[in-house]
This record gives sequence, C-alpha cells and structure tokens, in this order.
Amino acid sequence: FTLTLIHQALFGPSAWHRHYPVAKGSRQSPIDIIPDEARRDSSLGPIFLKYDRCTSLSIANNGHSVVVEFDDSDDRSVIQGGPLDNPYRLKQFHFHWGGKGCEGSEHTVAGVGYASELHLVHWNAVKYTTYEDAATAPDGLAVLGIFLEQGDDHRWLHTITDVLYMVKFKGSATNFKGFNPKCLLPSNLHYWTYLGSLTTPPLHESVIWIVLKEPIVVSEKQLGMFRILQFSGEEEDQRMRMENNFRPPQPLKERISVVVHD
Ligand SMILES: CC[C@H](C)CCC(=O)Nc1ccc(S(N)(=O)=O)cc1
Ligand SMILES: [Zn+2]
Repeated sequence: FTLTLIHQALFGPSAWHRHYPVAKGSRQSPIDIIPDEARRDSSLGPIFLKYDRCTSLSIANNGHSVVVEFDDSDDRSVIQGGPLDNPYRLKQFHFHWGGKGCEGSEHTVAGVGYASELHLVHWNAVKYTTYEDAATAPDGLAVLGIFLEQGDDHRWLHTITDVLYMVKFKGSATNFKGFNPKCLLPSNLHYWTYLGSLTTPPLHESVIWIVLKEPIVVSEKQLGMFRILQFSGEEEDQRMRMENNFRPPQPLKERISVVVHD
C-alpha cells in the first residue's frame, strides 16, 4: 500500500508537470463534461466508424494499460464526420480502470465517473505522414472515448479478457488478429466533443476528443480480469497490480465548452 503511495507521488499525474510542463497547459485532458453547459452546433453532424475486421495485429501490456494495435498502413479502419475534416486512421485502443469497485474512467459526466473508459486512438494520415508527427499536431489525433458501466457481462469483451493472462507483465505482447472493435460500441453514437490532449505523458495537446454519451455495460468479473495485469515487468520482484491507471479531470481553462451532437 505504501509502495503504491510512493509510486503515485513519484510517477503519478501530480508529478508529470516536472518533466512535462504542458501538464499545466490550456487544453489538457480528461475533463469533467457538464451536459447542461454543452453547446449545440447544428453544423456538427454524426460520426461514422468504418472498422474493417482484418486490421487488428497484437495485444500488449505497455506498463500503463493493455493496448490492441492495428495495421494503420491504409484507410481500412477509420473514423470520420462529426468535428473531423478528414478520415482518421485507427492506430490502437486501450482502457483505463479503477481499483476494486472504485471509479476508473478519465472523463467524468457532471462530476460522476464510470468504472472504466475505452479509448480508440486515430490519427490524421491525410495531413501527416506518421503517427508520431500527428501526435504532436493540434489536429493530429482523434480519440473516441467510450464509458464502461458495471452491470451484466458484456457479450464480446471476453475475447479481450480471455487473453489478458498472456500479457500480464509490462513489455509482454501476443498475436491478436481478426478483432473488430465495432463489437465494443454502444447502440448509438451521440457524442460530446472538445479539443484536448493525451491523458498520459507526453500529454501532447493534439487530440480532438469525441466522447460517446451512451456507456457500454460490462460485469464486475470482466472488469476484475483487467486487474490481473501488472504495471511491473516479470523480472521485477515488487508486484504492482495494474489499476487506477486514470488521470483525474483537468481544468477547462479558456476552452470553449464542450459541443454535443444528439
Ligand atoms: C510520440 C508518440 C506518442 C506521443 C506516444 C505514444 C502514444 O500514442 N501515447 C498515447 C496515446 C493515447 C493516449 S490517451 N489516453 O488516449 O489520451 C495517451 C498516450
Ligand atoms: Zn487513454
């Protein structure tokens, strides 16, 4: 317990500003979304997701989360429409979650958090040649955020939780082909959108956030499977269970409020 507190104080969100001054920037994520204060913009249309089955490649533990990587060498799997001027290619998705029974999402809605949050990370391959270049540009990335609410078993999440034991330790990865993230979407794509940042270092202010209003429902058992993951590598003797890997909401500052599309 004290190890976790020390670890948190040295490497957690409150320490990031020392190496990444942008942590105190003007468009940091996540934020607390206040639906009643969200503007409506009639020019803002629906988003479209074209997720082709055969682009998933691998699943890995990067020491911060569990990440499913995609082949982003062409436009087979893209998000477009809504606030986006171009199609953005799917690069990876990952999750953020809490400890036993406590909150775990990054964005909150009127001060209330969810048990977990799924991030599908896309990049603007029309304007930028590499993901790395896009990740430092103000319109380089589009991250689709989906809340996970605790309830019944999710019908398809087991395809991910069943393989987590193979990527238990930091730095481990395994083949994960043929997974279509479409199965993780809620029934409607109504969203809030705002200009923000990566929620972990390097915290680049390069993300157009699109947060879906409707959560997906997953069971406590399925959420618990994420907690078999470790922050630490296999060789490290101090076992550090991977949980509470979420950044708390950041100040909205002079950003225009969030825009909503129903
Ligand atoms: C140089 C490449 C790049 C900056 C570093 C690797 C990367 O992609 N990081 C990343 C991606 C997504 C999020 S989030 N949680 O979706 O906001 C947080 C961090
Ligand atoms: Zn994330």
